[in-house]
Amino acid sequence: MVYQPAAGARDLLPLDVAQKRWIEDRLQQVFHRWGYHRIITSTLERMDTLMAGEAIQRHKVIQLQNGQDEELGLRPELTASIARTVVTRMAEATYPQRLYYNANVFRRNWEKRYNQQQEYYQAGVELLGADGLLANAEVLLLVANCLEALYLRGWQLILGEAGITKSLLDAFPANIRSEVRNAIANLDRVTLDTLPLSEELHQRARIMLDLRGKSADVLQKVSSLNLDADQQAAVNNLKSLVELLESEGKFSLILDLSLIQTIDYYTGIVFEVVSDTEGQALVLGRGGRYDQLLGLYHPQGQNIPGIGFELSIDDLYQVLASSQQLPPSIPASNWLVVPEDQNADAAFAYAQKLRDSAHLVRVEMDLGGRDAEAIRNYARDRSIAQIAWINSDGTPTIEAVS
Ligand SMILES: N[C@@H](Cc1c[nH]c[nH+]1)C(=O)O
Repeated sequence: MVYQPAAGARDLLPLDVAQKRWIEDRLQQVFHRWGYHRIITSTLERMDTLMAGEAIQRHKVIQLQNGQDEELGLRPELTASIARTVVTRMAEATYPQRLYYNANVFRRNWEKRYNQQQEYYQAGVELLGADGLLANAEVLLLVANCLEALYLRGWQLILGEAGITKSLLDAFPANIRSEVRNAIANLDRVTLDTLPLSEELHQRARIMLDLRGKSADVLQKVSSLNLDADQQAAVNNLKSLVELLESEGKFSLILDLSLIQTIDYYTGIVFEVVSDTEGQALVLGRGGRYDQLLGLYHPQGQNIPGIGFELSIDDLYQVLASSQQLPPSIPASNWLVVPEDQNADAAFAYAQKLRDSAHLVRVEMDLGGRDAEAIRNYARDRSIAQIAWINSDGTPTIEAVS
């Protein structure tokens, strides 16, 4: 019998882990420099937590049978779990809270292959208890800093506003709104043209489809849609954010008011980081503002604003793998300690002395059963720089491996 991993599950071997760690360490350093603290939530959650009201569809979640009346699932993302934790377990917390995570998530993937389960890795942040221009700008500048720390070039930020998009959709009759929404989300002009809408609404739908491109053009087009006061205020906020970001000069920015995320808890800006290397667009991360999510979990229903993003470690890996930034091999040991004449205790003691002598030193023991030539070959093979032969009197003879 051959044991296989479950469909869609992957094993990461030491080199995969070293490369993944390289990405994660760099991201973590950036999160720390911006004052974010790590949070670890449970991989398992109750289904009602995971679904965040109706924001995440049940069929996307891998559910578990636990035989009791609690319905459990594997987290498909972390924002809902963090929202639950903060309002229930950190009731005394003061705001803003700056939290980050680095974790695996599980999604049932219906698109690629029928009912295939998948495990992914995400790193991300949530900035809680702050709304307004500066909080939005912080999170987007943090995204840019993360990508900079990974030496990633050729990416674009697609920026939308869920609140504006939603209120523009409100003009469509309720029975057909979700079809309009889907057609716009998928840039599907053909379907849009066949929907039973008045000429005026057809016109509106077409304009909505075109609300994507250079920020100045999009902001001008959206203003032609007869906005009410709230919509106009949201557009003005978006304009201030775009101006601030563009003055920082870190962004290739595309404004897209037809951007609709599959997760439906967003209430304000939404965004995607897209890499356009080799003509293939890959979404490396996504996020947005959710000002009504924490209220779902809060014991008194109090709303606390939030904004965050996730970066997909798997997709970053895919883009970085071709750019020679990732470590090409697992780190070699610095020392091989060889006990001569069965002098194991002196050898273990010497090896420990070496380990304690420097911060990042790797020391391995030779476990016996091969002659000096085989030991040297092994060291060469594994790129180990030095061998310490421990003599019978406990003294070492150091040999540089050539
Ligand atoms: N949790 C979202 C990303 C996000 C973080 N914060 C806000 N949005 C996702 O996995 O798509």
